[in-house]
Amino acid sequence: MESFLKGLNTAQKAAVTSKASILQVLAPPGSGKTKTLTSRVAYLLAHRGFSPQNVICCTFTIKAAREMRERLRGLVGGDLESKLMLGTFHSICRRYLVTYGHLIGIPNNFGIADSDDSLGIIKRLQKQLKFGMDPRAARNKISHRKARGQTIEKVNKTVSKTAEAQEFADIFRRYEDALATSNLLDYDDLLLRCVELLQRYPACVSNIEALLIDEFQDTNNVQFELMKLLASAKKRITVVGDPDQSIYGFRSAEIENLKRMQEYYPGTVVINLEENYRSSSAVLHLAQDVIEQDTERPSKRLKSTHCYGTLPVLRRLHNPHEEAAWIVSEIKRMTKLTGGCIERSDIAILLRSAFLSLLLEKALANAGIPYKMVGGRRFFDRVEVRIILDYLRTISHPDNSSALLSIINTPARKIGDATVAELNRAAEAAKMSLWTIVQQAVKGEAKLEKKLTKPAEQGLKELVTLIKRGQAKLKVFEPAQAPGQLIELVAKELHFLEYLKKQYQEDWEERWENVKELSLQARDVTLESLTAEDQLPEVDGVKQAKIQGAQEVLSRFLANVALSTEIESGEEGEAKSRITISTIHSAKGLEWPVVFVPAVYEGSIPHSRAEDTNEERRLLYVAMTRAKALLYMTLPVMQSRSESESILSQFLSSGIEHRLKDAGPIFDDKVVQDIATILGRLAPSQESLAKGVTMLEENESQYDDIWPLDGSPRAPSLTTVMEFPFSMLQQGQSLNDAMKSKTNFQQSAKYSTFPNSGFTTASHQMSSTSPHIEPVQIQQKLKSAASASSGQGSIATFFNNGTSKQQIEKENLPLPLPSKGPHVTTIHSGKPQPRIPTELSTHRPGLSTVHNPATTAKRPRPVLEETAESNKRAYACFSSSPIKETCNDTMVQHAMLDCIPEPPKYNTTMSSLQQHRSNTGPSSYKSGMLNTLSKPAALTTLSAMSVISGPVTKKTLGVRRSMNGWADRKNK
Ligand SMILES: Nc1ncnc2c1ncn2[C@@H]1O[C@H](COP(=O)(O)OP(=O)(O)OP(=O)(O)O)[C@@H](O)[C@H]1O
Repeated sequence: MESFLKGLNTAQKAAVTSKASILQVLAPPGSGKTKTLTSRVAYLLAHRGFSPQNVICCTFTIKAAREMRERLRGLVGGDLESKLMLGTFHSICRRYLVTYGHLIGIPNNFGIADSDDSLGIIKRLQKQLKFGMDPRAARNKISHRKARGQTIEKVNKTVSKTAEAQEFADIFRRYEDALATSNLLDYDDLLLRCVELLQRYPACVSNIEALLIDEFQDTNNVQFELMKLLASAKKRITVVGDPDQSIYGFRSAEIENLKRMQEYYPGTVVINLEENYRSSSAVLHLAQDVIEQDTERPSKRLKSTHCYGTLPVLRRLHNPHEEAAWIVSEIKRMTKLTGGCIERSDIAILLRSAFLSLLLEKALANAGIPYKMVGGRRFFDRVEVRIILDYLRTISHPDNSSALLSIINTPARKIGDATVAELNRAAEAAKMSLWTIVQQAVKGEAKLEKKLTKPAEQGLKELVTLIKRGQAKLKVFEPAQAPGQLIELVAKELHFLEYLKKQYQEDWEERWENVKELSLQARDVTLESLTAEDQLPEVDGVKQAKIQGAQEVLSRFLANVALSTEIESGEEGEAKSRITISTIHSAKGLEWPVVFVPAVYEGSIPHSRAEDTNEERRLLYVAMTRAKALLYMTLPVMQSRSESESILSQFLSSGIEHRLKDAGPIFDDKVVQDIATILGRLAPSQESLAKGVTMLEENESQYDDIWPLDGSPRAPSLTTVMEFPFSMLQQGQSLNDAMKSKTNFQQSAKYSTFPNSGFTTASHQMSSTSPHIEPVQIQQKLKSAASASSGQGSIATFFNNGTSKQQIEKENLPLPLPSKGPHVTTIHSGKPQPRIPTELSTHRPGLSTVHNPATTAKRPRPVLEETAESNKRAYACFSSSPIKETCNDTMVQHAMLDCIPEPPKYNTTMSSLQQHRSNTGPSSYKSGMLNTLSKPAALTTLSAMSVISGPVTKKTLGVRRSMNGWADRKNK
């Protein structure tokens, strides 16, 4: 079979090999749309004999373009893929405009105004015109108009007489003038002008044999027009899309474009893909329930190809600070306890709003966990990088007033705000660029109302000299080396290193590194690469412009910068250890084994300013469906910004919430095995899992039990944690009674904070379960418990109503460890011990149901099916429901082993339990024995659990916990 058909399902193969001229592949997330599109490109090249330079493939992001290129390299081999015209709509349009723009009067050295430039222009206009409209709103409105194909000429013709409409038309007009004066095109212009070009000169695309478009649901009107024009020669179009993932309505995306396309091309063939290859059934079904809340959308079939996996989590935390801290702790817990199966690079935190990253970034930095931002601040937007780039932009396009204004007094050269305002005024009055006025001012020729101060004049002179020197150098630099050499020249002339040292005493080194990195990247630019990237095949009758001198190389280098959307990650090795923080919008089309979605409250998602609730729901759907194996959503119950209580997002509250776990999963064998299976990875060895446990640090737990489940604050100074079953047993209950009590306990625990936060919540728990005890007494008891934990007694002094050691032995129960036994833990000095994981009341470890699409007419719900004997047993043991008849003592005892302190000695009555545990229990139970006497404090958990595995095989694992955890991590 051909390589590009390998591994495709029937529907995918049909789409890849379809003979249809106009083809729509519509499918839900993770069903292989991008894979299918990539394979279709390979098919068209191999079977239809199309030349790659005559095939255009549009992706939504640069990252997607890069990934598709890589996939294609594997499929088509050679350098065929490099000849393909593959990129975002904007980059493809830029190519056409650079090559043919001269035909419609665009000089091929035009600059690109990015969003900041556009906003800067409008802010300056606001200062001059004192208009009331918010500059951002004005920019967005202009962009909306342009995205709908409305040029200023059209706006002028249709503008109504209201003052507001007139004001907007005036801003629009002046904005367009400012762009023209600066020889700039904004992002919308790239598309609009390309439409204009292709309407007037369709011959430019007469060679195009096929057009393929990814993420079609997010195209806007202008892109729809472009589609028609780019494919006008042969009318061969393939698009893939999913209306449920349309999330760019706020940027004028037209969800209707799929329908419009069918109407415009009546012969359109539609192929639906149904199987989801990305996510566990648990994730997929939850996401589907969310999207199905929109009853107006056509229902769609969605089949999972993976096992049920782990239930998604909705975790409540007290406030955004604790939310960030919890996410970091959960990341650490999962990377350690999955024995290497999940790495940091497998994890993404997806944000509805970029500002949410702040606390997360801080928390990650504090923990020494490296991360990369996607869709946030780009490398090119870092202050120090931006300054250098603005000098380059000014040298390249001095009439670009935005760039000139950014650097006019940076580094400071005594040019104050008043001088800048006067220069701007003069430029506006003379209808000249700021650069022209600045040059005149330096020569004393500018018509200024206020005379320049001497220092300001001197400062301007220095600036003009530098810019002119840069321009002069451009004439002598080797073209390909121009950007790199210019960066060095500017940095040297500005004494930029000294400037950074003075300005940023704390992190100047890092900033200087960024400047060096920029220079390195610029040096990587070669004329060939620029030419190859931009080259369009020659077509008869239309003249192409060619890259010639250093000026054009610089101009193209800057255009590439303006069109890049994400920060470059460092070296490959480094990138592997980074987690990803991304906005949900930028995560479109991507996938990760683990996804966190923070801040799932009303006002955040759906966003308070969003106009379309359905689009917000789709946004959450997109975020959820990026997850392969684990999905976490978090809710800070208090919002620090407003000090108000959060309300859970409407998308999760109605009938969905109860189907989510309220705590992170227990990473037992079954859970880890399922994760490995879903990710198509080898399950980690027992050694790796055990090693993971040893890597837990003093303040970490195997369970997600450090933060209260209900979102109450985490006690700042935790003193003692009590172990429920042990204490119950010490109150003289039998094992079975204790198990029954456990059910009640867990249910109450779900609403209390007792098992998680120790001191505070124990008090709370005590007052709720022992109403006869006064709070003061409780505090006293807790104090004595605290002293017990430090070896002066036992927790029994707190709870013990006289249960003797003999009684415990009579019940054939494991003995508690003395004083520092696992049931009493001083948080400051010891690791929390195994205890009843409170989430057991809502989730059962190792009980992921096996989803069988063939036999499951109804989707499995968290009410877990008993599909296998082992599951049945485990179900009974971990259920919060009353113990079932079928659950024998062994099972009860097994369940108890998860909760009660382990005996210091191997207990023969436990042999059957061990056997069972070694088959089904938490992976760490399978570890060999560690010497409990000599173990470091941090190994308490492992050793306590190891004891149960017995001295039968008295071996150590040879695992040594690094004492250098933090330092090591920082070095990564
Ligand atoms: N037939 C298949 N067999 C195995 N894996 C597949 C198959 N088709 C797709 N996949 C895998 O499923 C995952 C999702 O594929 P892809 O990204 O192409 O989906 P998509 O439909 O474009 O998703 P989205 O709409 O969410 O962006 C990828 O990891 C891909 O390799």
